[in-house]
Amino acid sequence: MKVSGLHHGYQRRAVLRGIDLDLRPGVLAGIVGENGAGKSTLLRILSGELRPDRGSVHHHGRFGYCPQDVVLNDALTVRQHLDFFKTAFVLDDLRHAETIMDELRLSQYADVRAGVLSGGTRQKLNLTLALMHDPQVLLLDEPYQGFDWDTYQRFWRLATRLRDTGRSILVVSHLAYDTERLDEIWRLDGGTLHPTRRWRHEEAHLPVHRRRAVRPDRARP
Ligand SMILES: Nc1ncnc2c1ncn2[C@@H]1O[C@H](COP(=O)(O)OP(=O)(O)OP(=O)(O)O)[C@@H](O)[C@H]1O
Repeated sequence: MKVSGLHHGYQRRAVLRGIDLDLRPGVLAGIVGENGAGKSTLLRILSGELRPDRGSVHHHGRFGYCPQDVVLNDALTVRQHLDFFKTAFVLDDLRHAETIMDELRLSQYADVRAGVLSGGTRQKLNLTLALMHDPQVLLLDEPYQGFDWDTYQRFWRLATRLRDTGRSILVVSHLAYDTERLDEIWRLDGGTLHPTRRWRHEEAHLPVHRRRAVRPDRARP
């Protein structure tokens, strides 16, 4: 995914003031920033939900977008949501969805209506729906909100597995902890992205302790 010169504002208040980003296959990247910095605005533009005032977004293949606000139909069960999205995504089967559900421990709720699921379990379903068509580019807005510790760890194992099979993953969060799990980190501040750390691309597959970080002042968005 390649993003260049993105600008966006609301009622003349500029929120994004020139975003450039190159998200390569096999990279797990993060964007952090304070509440109101413009992270969700950026993801909504990257997903095509919002048209920017200026700039361009190019990506190849399927993408998956997990929005911050869970969008579910409370009257439908987990399984009914999957069937609905299977039709929408024109999938032959639900094998990939079932693998994700197992990894997140969601399978046991297959016949439960969304309206009675806990917040964290609703988020597991939200994430499964965003990933069930095996997208090449994954845009995840605060994907672990409401997760307990075990599920949080499971989320990162899932994200790492998908990264290792060549997917591009962009995680957006206002929390900047656990940054060692990310290959690249950007801080969104003042409407632009500031590189916090970027590993040498050829070392991205190595365990974190064996990588040499590129100095932020030499990294480019
Ligand atoms: N539809 C809208 N109309 C007007 N202003 C908006 C709209 N959406 C967002 N904003 C404003 O744009 C700014 C950036 O909002 P955004 O939701 O992108 O930030 P964020 O970094 O995702 O915040 P958070 O961490 O709280 O989710 C905020 O000041 C917000 O009030």
